[in-house]
Amino acid sequence: MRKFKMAVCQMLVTEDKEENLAKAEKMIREAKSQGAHIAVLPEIFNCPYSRKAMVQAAETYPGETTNRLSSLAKELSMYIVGGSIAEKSHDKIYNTSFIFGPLGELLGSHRKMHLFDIDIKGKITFKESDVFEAGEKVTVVDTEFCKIGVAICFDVRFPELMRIMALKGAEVIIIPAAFNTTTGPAHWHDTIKIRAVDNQVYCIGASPARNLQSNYHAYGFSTIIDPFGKVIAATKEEETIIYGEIDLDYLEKVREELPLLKNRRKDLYTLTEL
Ligand SMILES: NC(=O)CC(=O)C(=O)O
Repeated sequence: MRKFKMAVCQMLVTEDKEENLAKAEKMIREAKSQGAHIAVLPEIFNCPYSRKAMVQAAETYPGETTNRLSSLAKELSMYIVGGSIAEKSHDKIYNTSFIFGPLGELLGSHRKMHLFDIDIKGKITFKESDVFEAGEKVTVVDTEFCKIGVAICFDVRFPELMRIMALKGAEVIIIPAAFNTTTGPAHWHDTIKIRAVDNQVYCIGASPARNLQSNYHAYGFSTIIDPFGKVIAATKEEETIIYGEIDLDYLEKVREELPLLKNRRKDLYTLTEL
């Protein structure tokens, strides 16, 4: 199929894990009823984005959250990009996205590679590395439609990673994320857009809705951008689902008419994955 429908569930994440899981399920069911083939959840969707909550909610794989996503993907016969959760593995915790196919099978998982350690004076200080270990591999999964790259939030700021995914054949790049009210207005829209334009991919940013009851105020503004940089779906802060059609023939046309990937000067520079 050269066209398919993507749904981004911008869900309001609360302190209640069960409520979050039930909400994610409800939104995915709604996305399916609207004809979506792929549903995407935001970064850290089963608990608040705080050190204490993430440590408490951490689960091994397979575990409660991933079992529920897998069963739902199978029941609805759809793809689910499971935002991310705190994944416990041996004595470490990772910020991990689990991606399920329509048989409920695990297609891949991405552990956030770049941890969000920032200190913008008077605005926001956050040190993800207090909780998480960094992942070490680039994630591109095969689907019946195309290859899809998955990276998490701060990862999107590293253009080399996005380019490597495109070079590995990704035509869609999905970014479960939780930008905030300082960096979001400054960088979110432009960053997602330029990753789409540079790599001539559909780029999807999936944020939680903004929850003013929580300590971390997610930016929201989930969006789907096409390979020419056009916003095909977008929202603001509130809880909602946005939908967009992914058209792989259009992507091919953009790549033919404006041949960026083909015209790289590989004789002069290279990008290696260590
Ligand atoms: N939360 C993140 O990982 C990244 C973010 O908010 C930003 O890059 O800004």
